Amino acid sequence: MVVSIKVAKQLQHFIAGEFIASEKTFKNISPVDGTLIADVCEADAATVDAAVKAAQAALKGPWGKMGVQERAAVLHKIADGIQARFEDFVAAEVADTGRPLQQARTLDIARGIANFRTFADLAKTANTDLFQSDTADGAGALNYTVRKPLGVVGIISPWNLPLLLFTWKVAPALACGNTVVAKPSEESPSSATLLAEVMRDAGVPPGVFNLIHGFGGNSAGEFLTKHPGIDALTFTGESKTGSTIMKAVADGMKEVSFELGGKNAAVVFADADFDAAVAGVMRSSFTNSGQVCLCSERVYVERAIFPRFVAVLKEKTEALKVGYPDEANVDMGPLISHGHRDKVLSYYKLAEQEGATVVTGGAVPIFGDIRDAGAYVQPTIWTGLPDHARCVTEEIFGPVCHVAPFDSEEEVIARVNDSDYGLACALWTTNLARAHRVAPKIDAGLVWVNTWYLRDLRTPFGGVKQSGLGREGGRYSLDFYSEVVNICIKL
Ligand SMILES: NC(=O)c1ccc[n+]([C@@H]2O[C@H](COP(=O)([O-])OP(=O)(O)OC[C@H]3O[C@@H](n4cnc5c(N)ncnc54)[C@H](O)[C@@H]3O)[C@@H](O)[C@H]2O)c1
Ligand SMILES: O=C/C=C/C=C(\O)C(=O)O
Repeated sequence: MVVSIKVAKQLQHFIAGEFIASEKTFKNISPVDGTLIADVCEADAATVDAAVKAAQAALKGPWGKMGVQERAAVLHKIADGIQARFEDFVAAEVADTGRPLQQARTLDIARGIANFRTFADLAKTANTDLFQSDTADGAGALNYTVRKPLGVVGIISPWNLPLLLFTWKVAPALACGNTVVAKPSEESPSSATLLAEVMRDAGVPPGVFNLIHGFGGNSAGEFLTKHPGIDALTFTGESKTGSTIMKAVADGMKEVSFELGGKNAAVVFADADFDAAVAGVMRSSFTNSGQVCLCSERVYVERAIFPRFVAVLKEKTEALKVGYPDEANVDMGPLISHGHRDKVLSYYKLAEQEGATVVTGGAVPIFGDIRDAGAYVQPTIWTGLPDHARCVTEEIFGPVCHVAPFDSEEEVIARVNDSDYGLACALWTTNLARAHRVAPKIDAGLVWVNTWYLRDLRTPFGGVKQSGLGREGGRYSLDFYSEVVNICIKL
């Protein structure tokens, strides 16, 4: 039985404090069993324009005059609103994505609340700079900075962690006094629509938070990036989409923040805590059906423990429970859609053509029930591919990893860094000196040692190379979502 959702059967836009329908709609399909979840309105250029105009108008209303303490209180009210409807948000997220209920509760919705509370408190407590400057006449000068809102921030988010990643941008943007026009992924519209209800019920002034639904190119996403009325654009999604969006905003010289794709590595040294490393690689390969930008699709294991590591990883992978979201002890749900499953299965096929040894998986599980109409794939492990194989260089974004042996630190660092991406890496070693020696040499924005996806929301989050532009998190978000102005007073 799949969790029944409590959102409307038609998901609408939310503009100037009102839910607005549009004639054109698209279908939101369950990845668990292929049934219809809801019809979703698709915003045209006029709808996007109305949203941007509402956001511009709201800057001149009570929101634009609100102090940071009051603004922070509003963000806490939003967090309270999500908390009060926690199970509705869980149901919405699970309906769209098919993820295990437990994950939706402990990660997705919990982080939606944490994002609002974190940035409410950061905005209240963050300091800015002051420099006491010397001057030729000896009287001196004061140089201090102030943060001012950017204005209207365009937000475009992906489907893999829908509420988490949507609020990871909405919360700091509002905390800094901006207004927003936000578009969730067409694959995961439900929790963002619930959030609009929470915003309305929390008394967020009309036009401060505007929600539009639709696709990317030649749809709501593109209309938003090309709208002259947005002052900044923050985007999370595929690297190639980031490149397209960068071109779209270039003429208007808009500030951008991009959190993009990855082909992340896990590196297991022979001196690692073996059981912890196996458990860690299981998490970093198969969490959310491998649909996390930080997941490890490349695993390098020091040769001395390689055979044993692969054997134990195979055993643990074959013990994973793949099933319904609300099944007891389910470990993995489906992929987000049949379209995405086709992409992942094309890599499963390619791997065999490239000469991979399929240690386990590589196909579609047969349940013999309604889940066979869903978008499930088997968790999969490969070995034996060369480093330049497409399955070892291209982001697949599914429950799959390639495991390869290595012989030295220098070798493995070079192989990890030989990638167009640079988002995250997980190192497994009990040698502290090695951890501190290797971590800074990894070309990535995020390096975890003896853990994975441990998050402190005050830290910088983002990638290098094709994995992103800029950092968000903590004061990095405050700096991105503000104009930082320097004021110099001659004494
Ligand atoms: N670095 C990170 O923090 C991070 C986090 C999550 C996901 N991701 C990446 O996101 C990808 C998976 O998400 P996805 O499939 O939703 O990505 P995607 O790029 O296909 O879509 C992301 C969002 O962009 C919109 N979009 C698509 N084309 C657009 C265009 N031309 N103009 C404006 N908007 C457009 C989509 O409608 C969606 O809302 C993976 O590559 C993953 O690595 C990165
Ligand atoms: O899929 C990518 C996950 C991104 C996670 C975050 O941005 C976060 O945890 O704040």
